[in-house]
Amino acid sequence: MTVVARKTPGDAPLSTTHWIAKRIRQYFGHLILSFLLASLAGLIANADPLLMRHWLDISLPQRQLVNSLVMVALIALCFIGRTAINGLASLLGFRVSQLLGHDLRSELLEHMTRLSADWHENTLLGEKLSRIEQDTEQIAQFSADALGTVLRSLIFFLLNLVIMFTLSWRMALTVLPLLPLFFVVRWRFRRLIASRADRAQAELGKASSQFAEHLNAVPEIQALGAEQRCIDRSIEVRRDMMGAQWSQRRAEIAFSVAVTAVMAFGILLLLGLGSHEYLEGSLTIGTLVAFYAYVTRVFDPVSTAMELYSRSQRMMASIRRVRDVLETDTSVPDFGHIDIGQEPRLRLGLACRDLEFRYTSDNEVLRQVSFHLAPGERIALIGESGSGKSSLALLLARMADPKAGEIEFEGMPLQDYTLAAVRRAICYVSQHPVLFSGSIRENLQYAREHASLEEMKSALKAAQLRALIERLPKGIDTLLGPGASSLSGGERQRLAVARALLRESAILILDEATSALDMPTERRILNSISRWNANQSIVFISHRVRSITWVDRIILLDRGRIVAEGNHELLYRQSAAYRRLFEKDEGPEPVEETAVTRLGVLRAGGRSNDAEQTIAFQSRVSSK
Ligand SMILES: Nc1ncnc2c1ncn2[C@@H]1O[C@H](COP(=O)(O)OP(=O)(O)OP(=O)(O)O)[C@@H](O)[C@H]1O
Repeated sequence: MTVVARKTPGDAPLSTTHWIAKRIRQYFGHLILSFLLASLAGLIANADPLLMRHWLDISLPQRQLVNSLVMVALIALCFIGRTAINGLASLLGFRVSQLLGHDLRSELLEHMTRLSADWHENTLLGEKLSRIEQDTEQIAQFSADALGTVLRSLIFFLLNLVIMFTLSWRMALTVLPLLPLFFVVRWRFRRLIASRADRAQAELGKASSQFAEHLNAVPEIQALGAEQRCIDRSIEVRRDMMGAQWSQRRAEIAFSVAVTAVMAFGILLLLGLGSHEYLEGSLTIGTLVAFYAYVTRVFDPVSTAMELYSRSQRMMASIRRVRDVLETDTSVPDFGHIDIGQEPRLRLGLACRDLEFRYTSDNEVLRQVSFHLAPGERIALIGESGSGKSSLALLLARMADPKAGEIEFEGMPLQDYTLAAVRRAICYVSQHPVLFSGSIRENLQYAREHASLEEMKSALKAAQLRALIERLPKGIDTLLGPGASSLSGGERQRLAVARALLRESAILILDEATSALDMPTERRILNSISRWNANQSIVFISHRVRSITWVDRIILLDRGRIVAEGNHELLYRQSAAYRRLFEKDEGPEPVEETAVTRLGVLRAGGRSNDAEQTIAFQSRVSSK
């Protein structure tokens, strides 16, 4: 055992500005360059009304042909130069947005991967995906151009004002009173747009979740004949999302219309006054045209700010959703400081003392559970459905923490170990294991990256998969397809068991991990698992009491309490509850198959039944 540096809980939450500034800090150089280029493009764009004025007031009236051509060429150059430089600036902005999006996605993925099982169980896949895809995109795009746009808008707004005052201070003064009006409009719309943006983002997350759940469950939906109901439900959720986006867009457009009305009023005043001054001879036509161009442009930064404002509300909603995840602490904190070697061996075992556990405040799932698991011991947790077996397994594997009581591993509290050490020492296999879409070899390598071919083959043999591998044309390198859909339910379970065996953990927990198999195959597997590593302690959870009568000790749970404990013979003699469970579990059961496992078998071309190779099971108890 070694002691590693203790991790501490996260820092105090940052303000939104700090939060985003911290993430864009490293791209500041790119952003400044992009800002400078865009500003240069803006300056060039600002020059053309003055060129136009010169052309209209001097070159044309004085019939200066060369000067006129130069002016026209300069105006054309302004357009080309502005477009090219703007292109460069936007390319740089795009790069920053890509990099920032990538950073945020990686940060989210890393955090989500560390969050505990309860968070994942309670959060729909689509919700997770929409945060990783849409919210990060929104934040990245906005952050990459917001600062530059705000600065540029401010600079050009001031520059335009100066030019306008120089051209005609009287007309310029007609524009200024409109600014406070703009801010009043903006203030009135602020909360409305923010709440609609929040709702639209939440509905988008719900709709993505619904689609993900629907598409993931198509075989089950077909088997239940519930296609139309599910399609209607998914479309309904999508409609709600469209409704939320529609009302968000309406609020944004109402905001734009209100602000545009303010601008139109300004232009009206200006054209009226301009006409008057022109007719009086105090203003040339060139100055009037140039002034009009600057007036529409003085509102440009205001419109940009307005658009930016709507986008900022959407971004704030996205930031809140991303931070919600990033600031969610795992319910299984990794503050431990004890490490264990690569192939941990038990000396003292694992002890549970007075464990209490509940998922919500009103459901006591485990009460005063105490027992000890010795090195190399095989125990079985049994009990009626809902008695708390899986919940206890989750605590033992530290996928959840008890509300009271303590679990000790090798004499030290389990929470004092790093999570990586716990995962290395205790391996948990569930009834519905997840297999990945690569080959069988790649799936095994998730347990031990550098496992040799021999090691993999013997784990596959122990999980009774050797015959299957030999039949497959590419053997261990056969690709399994998405979710290992080319395997039957039982084969998937056996592959998951082989993967767990390869991990060589000190404790192996099999939570109904062989439930899809017929009893003889299950017995054979349990037999070879128990011989795999004499020092490994194993916790079996099974509904089939008859297949685990050979274990060293059976623990019977009833409504979250241990009500009986001992080997089969003892319990059979002394516990009526055990006898009842044992008698209920009559003889070999048919292979448990869901619609999906049946589909898996059909897809794989109907392989031989597990029951074909029945071999008499030598129980550890009977051989003693
Ligand atoms: N995620 C959860 N949230 C709330 N309650 C839960 C959750 N998971 C399980 N429970 C409840 O906890 C109790 C114990 O469940 P658990 O899955 O541990 O029982 P079990 O003995 O393994 O059942 P089974 O044999 O049917 O798998 C049950 O009443 C169950 O409804």
